[in-house]
Amino acid sequence: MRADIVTIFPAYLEPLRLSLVGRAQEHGTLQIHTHDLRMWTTDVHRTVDDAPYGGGPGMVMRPEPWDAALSQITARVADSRPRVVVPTPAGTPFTQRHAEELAREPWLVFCCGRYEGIDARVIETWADDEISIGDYVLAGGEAATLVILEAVTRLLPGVLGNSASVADDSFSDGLLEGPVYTRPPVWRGTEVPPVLRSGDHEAIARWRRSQALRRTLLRRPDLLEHREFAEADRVVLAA
Ligand SMILES: COc1cccc(COC(=O)c2cn[nH]c2)c1
Repeated sequence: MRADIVTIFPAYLEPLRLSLVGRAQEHGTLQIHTHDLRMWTTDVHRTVDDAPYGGGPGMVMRPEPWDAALSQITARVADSRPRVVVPTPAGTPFTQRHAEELAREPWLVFCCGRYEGIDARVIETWADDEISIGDYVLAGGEAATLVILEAVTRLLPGVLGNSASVADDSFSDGLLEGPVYTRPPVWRGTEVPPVLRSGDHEAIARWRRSQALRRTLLRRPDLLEHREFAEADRVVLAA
């Protein structure tokens, strides 16, 4: 996968050189190219923003630098066009399904907006996905791009050591992850649930499913709506 990121703060994306995403780059699974939007400005002050039509607070990112940047970046390869992603509070809520979909794309381009946003005509012309990572406003799309890219990268083949951990992900079955434990068996007087040390793998799977269902019912009942559950699950949910 190739990911191009357009931003006025390229340094903000340095963390992508670390850890999981950094390793994926070393293995050639992922190539990340960061671009400074100001490279496509033409004035001496390298202006990327201007006052909003209609008035109101803050500034809006001008269309010309974005159009020049995206035209050049996407012209890289003749017959293929990247999927252009714009992180924004006004976007579609980002979910694991969305991460799985993006992980199948060969080429992503992230547009990091700042100020009050990017001129709508750029979004109209270029954006394939407007994605929200949550109902809050950040100062720019860089942090959201780090979040989206991390969720996507960990799904790429060979990136996570134990590929099984992707299959067991939270949300992979649409439920929240239940509690996890490791040594010591007793810590501060609290014992690890004995079933987990029983070696009875069927009982362990049942216990984990029950914990995930109960936690989901408590914290995220919305994830349980419009879903059919087997009798065994219904018993847990009714408890
Ligand atoms: C493109 O226009 C804008 C405008 C304002 C802020 C941003 C950055 O994204 C977020 O704030 C965000 C993304 N998901 N949840 C919050 C982009």
